[in-house]
Amino acid sequence: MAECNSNCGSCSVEGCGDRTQAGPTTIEPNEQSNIKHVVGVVSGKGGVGKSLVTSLLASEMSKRGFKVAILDADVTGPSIPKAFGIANPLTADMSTGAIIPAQSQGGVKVVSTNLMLREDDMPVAWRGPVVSNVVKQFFNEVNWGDVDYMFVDMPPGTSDVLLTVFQSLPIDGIVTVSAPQELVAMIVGKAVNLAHSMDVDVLGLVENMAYYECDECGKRHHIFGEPQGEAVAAKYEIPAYATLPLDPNFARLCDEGKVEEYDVKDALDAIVDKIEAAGKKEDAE
Ligand SMILES: Nc1ncnc2c1ncn2[C@@H]1O[C@H](COP(=O)(O)OP(=O)(O)OP(=O)(O)O)[C@@H](O)[C@H]1O
Repeated sequence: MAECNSNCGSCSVEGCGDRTQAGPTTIEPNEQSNIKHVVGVVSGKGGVGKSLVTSLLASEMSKRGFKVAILDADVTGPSIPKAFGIANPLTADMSTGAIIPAQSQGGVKVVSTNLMLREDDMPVAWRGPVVSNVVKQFFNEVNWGDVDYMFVDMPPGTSDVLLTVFQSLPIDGIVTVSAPQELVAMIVGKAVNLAHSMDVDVLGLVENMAYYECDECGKRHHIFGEPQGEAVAAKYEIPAYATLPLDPNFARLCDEGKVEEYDVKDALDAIVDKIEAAGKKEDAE
């Protein structure tokens, strides 16, 4: 076939006589869940602020009046519950056995392995395929109710969980997160290329810790080097780009479980607008 890339596992062309492996099958949410849109948040490298960006995007969409959820797919290093101040263990609906998501102060629904452990410092030493199955179960065995936008906080890197999410969840697109070091930008390229090779749209790039703004003189200092996200976004044809400052308030609010209280002003508008536009386009199709 003209469009064949010999990657049958990620190819969705139907009726191909040359197919050597099963193509991807998207899993459906259960009957109690109506999930309209799914957006992955991805970073090629750990510690660049992916969970923070997931939390802020979810909070911004919730402030815009949407019903929002976060599936914490960073199963072995989950940090979403803490950022939202959620500590109670998940409960189950006794009639169906389905897990009920926890809910933040602002109404964001959250499911995370850390809400299933007896103590939140217990390690989760699971192998990749187990983690991938847990992510699928979080998607289709949880009673999510009505959700306009579900954000999936991915583990860092281009691991098999990322492949599982790209292949199995009905994903609208991804937002990538980077920090301003050359190595990190190069690694963003890997995640973007993986998404492109699997026909997943890249909706935006957030360059985190792009600058530090002096509270006395207002001057912006590029502590980790000159931001390069704009050039990276142009290189990979990413349609929306935003920056976030290095701000001790982020770390403090995450530690205090009050991430929703952070006022990002209009810093993430370009990305949030793009997510909303992609959702509207999908609804219209
Ligand atoms: N812009 C920022 N300013 C200050 N602190 C930040 C900023 N971004 C992230 N942090 C802090 O850095 C730490 C790591 O952030 P976060 O957990 O979001 O990273 P991550 O990329 O999701 O990490 P991992 O790859 O391990 O999942 C957190 O304590 C967070 O509060």
